[in-house]
Amino acid sequence: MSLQAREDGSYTLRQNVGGLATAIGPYHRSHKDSLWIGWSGIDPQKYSEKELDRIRQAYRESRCIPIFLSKEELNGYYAGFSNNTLWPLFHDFSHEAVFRQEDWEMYRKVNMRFAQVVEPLIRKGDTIWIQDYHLMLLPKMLRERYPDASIGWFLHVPFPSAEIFRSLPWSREILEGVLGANLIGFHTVDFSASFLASLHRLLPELPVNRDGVVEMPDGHRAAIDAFPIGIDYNLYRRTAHSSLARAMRRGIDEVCGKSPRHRYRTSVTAEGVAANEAAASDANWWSHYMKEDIPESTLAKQAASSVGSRSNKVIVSVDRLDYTKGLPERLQAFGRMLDKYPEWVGHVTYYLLATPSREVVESYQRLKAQVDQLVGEINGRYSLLAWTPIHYITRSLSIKPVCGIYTAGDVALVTPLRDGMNLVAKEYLACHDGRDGTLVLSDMCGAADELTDAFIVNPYDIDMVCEALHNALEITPEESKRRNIRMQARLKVRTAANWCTSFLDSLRQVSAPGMTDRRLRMDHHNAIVRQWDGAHRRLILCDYDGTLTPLVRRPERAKPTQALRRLLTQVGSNPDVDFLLVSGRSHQIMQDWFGDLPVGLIAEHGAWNRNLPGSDSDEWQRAKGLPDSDTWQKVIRPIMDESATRVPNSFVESKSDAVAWHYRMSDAQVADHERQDLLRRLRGVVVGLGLMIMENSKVVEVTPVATSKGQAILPFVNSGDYDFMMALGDDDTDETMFAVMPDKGWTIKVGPGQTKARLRVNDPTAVTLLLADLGAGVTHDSNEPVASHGFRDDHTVVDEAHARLTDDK
Ligand SMILES: O=P(O)(O)OC[C@H]1O[C@H](O[C@H]2O[C@H](CO)[C@@H](O)[C@H](O)[C@H]2O)[C@H](O)[C@@H](O)[C@@H]1O
Repeated sequence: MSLQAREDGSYTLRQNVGGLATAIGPYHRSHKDSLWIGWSGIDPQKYSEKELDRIRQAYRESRCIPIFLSKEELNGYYAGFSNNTLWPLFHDFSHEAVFRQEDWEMYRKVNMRFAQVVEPLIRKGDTIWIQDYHLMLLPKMLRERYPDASIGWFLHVPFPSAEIFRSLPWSREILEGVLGANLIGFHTVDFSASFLASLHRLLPELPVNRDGVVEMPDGHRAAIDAFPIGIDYNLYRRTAHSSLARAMRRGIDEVCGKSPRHRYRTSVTAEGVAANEAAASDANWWSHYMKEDIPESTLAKQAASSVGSRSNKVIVSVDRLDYTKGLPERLQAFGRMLDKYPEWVGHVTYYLLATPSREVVESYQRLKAQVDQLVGEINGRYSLLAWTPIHYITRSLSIKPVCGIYTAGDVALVTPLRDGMNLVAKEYLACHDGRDGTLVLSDMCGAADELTDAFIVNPYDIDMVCEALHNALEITPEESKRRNIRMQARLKVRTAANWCTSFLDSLRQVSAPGMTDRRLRMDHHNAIVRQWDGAHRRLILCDYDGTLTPLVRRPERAKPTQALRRLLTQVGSNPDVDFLLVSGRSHQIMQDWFGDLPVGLIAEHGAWNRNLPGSDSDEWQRAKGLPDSDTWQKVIRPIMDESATRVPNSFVESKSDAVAWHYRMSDAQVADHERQDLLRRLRGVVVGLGLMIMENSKVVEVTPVATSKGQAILPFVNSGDYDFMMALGDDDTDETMFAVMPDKGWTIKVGPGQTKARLRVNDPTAVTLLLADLGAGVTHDSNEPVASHGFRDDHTVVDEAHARLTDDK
């Protein structure tokens, strides 16, 4: 928000267009119970008390609470610790980082000030979302005041490697500060991993489970996850069509000799140069474009006088003048391209918008001087009389002219040396919706994880950037459009508003009371062990992925560990135990991973089995009456392949009697969009082929009708042979097992979600602990915690479970 004085002495607020403001602003406006607390952006010493009251009032009208900071506080907290210590360190510029005790103290003091302002405003059940590296101590400060609060914290910049982070003298305090939150968010999984690595290194005493959830000594849990921020796609797409942006584009086309009328301007011949000079005089309106007060209609009229046509090329970039943005390296790459490919001299113009920032900081002054010098050198070296290679703009422009520059760019050169996300890359693509326009993008920013169809470069590699730039300029419009469509599809779904709601939804989920209560109900555990000990014949029906082993990104990486194989061998070798592994996995994989263990195997959701109780054959058996797999896979596989082509990082897995489309590694929203479409396409064909669709953990699978784990275990469950039965599973396919289990059997759901199971545990570790105890006959004192991942009551089953325990005693 920025403050504007009205003529009557009152103040009004204007919504900023920055990434965070556009992401959170709409949510704030549409939720009347939301409060936005932040630095006011003004020096209170310059205002009288009366004026400050009016300013507070203006903020209050927008449900904002301003915090006023003195010059001294701002110097130590903002310019000092935030921007001179954390900023360079987090962007891998540790040589620029300044470690000053007095800045740290001011940082702590200002974080405390935020806590004091927030404190009286908090009501029970409120959600508090803290933004960025300026407030890393605040989560803990608020947690101490409100142990049950739901607190989220999001980092908008990168999180550095543990090696860099630990050089910060106050690194432990910072980590502890952040860990006051229930949900800690980053732009990418790499940044989350770096944060976890720092935790392991600096706070090794804290237990972190495999899902990245930290168990804090005060009893709350801190989950760590990635939430890549998006843009307001429609805002940029719309603004690109505004009359000012269109005029800007035409103006730039004209100045760069892209319109036929002035194409001769860029000729490198002597005649061309003379003509250029003549033509330049009638284009002096251009010098006005920076003046945003010129009516749009005037600009549009002037621009409309030239006829658009494309011949020469324009490169654009839009940045804050910051050392993390890689401007000198980028300029060197541009200069090298003109050197190496002289055919571009006179034919490519670079619009470099670099808005000065943090001008009081010495490193920023040095950078400005360096960029000025490089621009001067390149322009001096290559300029023709009426062609200047670089148009260097060091003013701050509002969204319309910026979109004008984006739309004019045949190529956007976005090469930060380090960046949390980089929204410029996304904004550029939104402005090129339905058009060509090529992105050269640094692999050192979060956006590179998503915009995989860009020309991805190492921004430090000047030759690589030079080549990519040349190739991007040469690309055909068709190829450029083809790449853009894929990236734009993703950006349209993963918007700023979506980022906001998905973070808040996750925060709600992880801080729900059930999550913090998930500790250790050893009475359930002991009841199971006691019944096991008293039984004569026991049946265990156990799912594999997500139940015995955590879900991982690639299915082939879920191979059992030696420890798990030993455990299964131990339990399965007991002659009074029938241990059946009941999985959706292909029978070939089941054979490879478990074929040599003393356990029965049910594979492909029941289509295949081997070594089941009562069977006298050691061979794999295929269920009877299944349709011919080769025939139906010819129809289903291409349909699924289509989805795999459309969604990056998704793939199709073929089994003997099933085909599955996996999307765990893909962008969640893009995949979900495609998932719905795939389901629609499949629904049209499966019935006629005797097939059905199963939805599982990040997978859509097609299998023969009536194949289910429940169906497969039914003969054993109904045999009357067992006086102890237990089924364990984590997903919907396992619900079919729970559904056929008798009342006296134990059913255990692993992880969250709706279930028919009577008990629930948090994760596979709890399952392996239980199996180990069953093997060894171990019980525990009722209230003694055995591990951080024990049983917990599910709200829906708790009473039932208690009744059950009483019966057992
Ligand atoms: O019945 P299950 O033993 O739970 O097997 C179900 C599916 O497991 C595999 O996929 C799942 O686990 C993968 C590894 O953790 C994970 O990457 C994937 O997202 C999950 O869906 C297997 O690939 C499928 O064939 C099984 O149907």
